[in-house]
Amino acid sequence: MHLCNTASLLPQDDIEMLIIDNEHAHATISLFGAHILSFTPKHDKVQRLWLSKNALLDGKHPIRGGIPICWPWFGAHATNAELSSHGYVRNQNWHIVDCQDTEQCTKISLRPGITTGLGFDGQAQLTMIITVGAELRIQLVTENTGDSAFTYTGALHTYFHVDDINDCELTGLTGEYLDKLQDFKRFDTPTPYRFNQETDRVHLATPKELAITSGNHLTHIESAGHDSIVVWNPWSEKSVSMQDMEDDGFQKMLCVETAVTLGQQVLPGQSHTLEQVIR
Ligand SMILES: O=P(O)(O)OC[C@H]1O[C@@H](O)[C@H](O)[C@@H](O)[C@@H]1O
Repeated sequence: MHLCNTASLLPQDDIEMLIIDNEHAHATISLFGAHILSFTPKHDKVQRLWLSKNALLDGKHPIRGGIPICWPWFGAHATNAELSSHGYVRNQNWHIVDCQDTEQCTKISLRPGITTGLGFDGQAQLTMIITVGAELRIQLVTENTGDSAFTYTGALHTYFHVDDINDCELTGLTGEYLDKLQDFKRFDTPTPYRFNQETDRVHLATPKELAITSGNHLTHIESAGHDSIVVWNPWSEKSVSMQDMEDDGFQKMLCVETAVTLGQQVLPGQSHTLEQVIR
């Protein structure tokens, strides 16, 4: 695969890292999981993503932070509790199928080796298209290459960097959410939406635009193709219990996930795109 001028491959620990450095931004993408680890636009030099200092970069375990891809299921598998959380593409190697650069951006397409596995028997081709420019565009395209329809769930499970979780606000969400910490009971979205405890919520509203205010920074998030927005912060006790998260890591991150939690059917010959844009 010939890489374009603004992309280079660099081994780090046990993973091949794709470094994108163009006129507009710097980004790092792990080929293990097609997992974006960092994105810094050059116009303000503010890192938009959070990556755990204790993230395991061993090419075996999912990476804590950045943008994990959850597919072909989100969270626990619907019928088999033994299967790994969030599916099986975040812990396999992906390969680059295309790399192009223009004056505005660098565009990379990646595919995983395996798309059919225990827990999902759909015949699918999965392509992650990452466009790095003044904004970061992530498109996860699920194509049905078989003869029968399948349904998948998934998410672009983005860990956003915040200066201080106690002093940040999420705007753009309204309506009810299902609280995963309280047996999926329904509650109204708080206004203002701020954080002072463990949070694990599935919002069934599908606003196109959200924003995180943190210190003097505003991060814009655009979503498409989703049926939910998931908001997650493990807070202190859970952070301490997680091997790949530093004890106070929760203070610097907020997951706002563009997700399909109800299920998206894809008919033979058709495709579905889950998209998130960050700026
Ligand atoms: O530890 P994992 O598998 O990466 O998942 C992290 C979190 O991901 C969120 O999307 C889920 O709603 C949480 O329930 C989960 O704890």
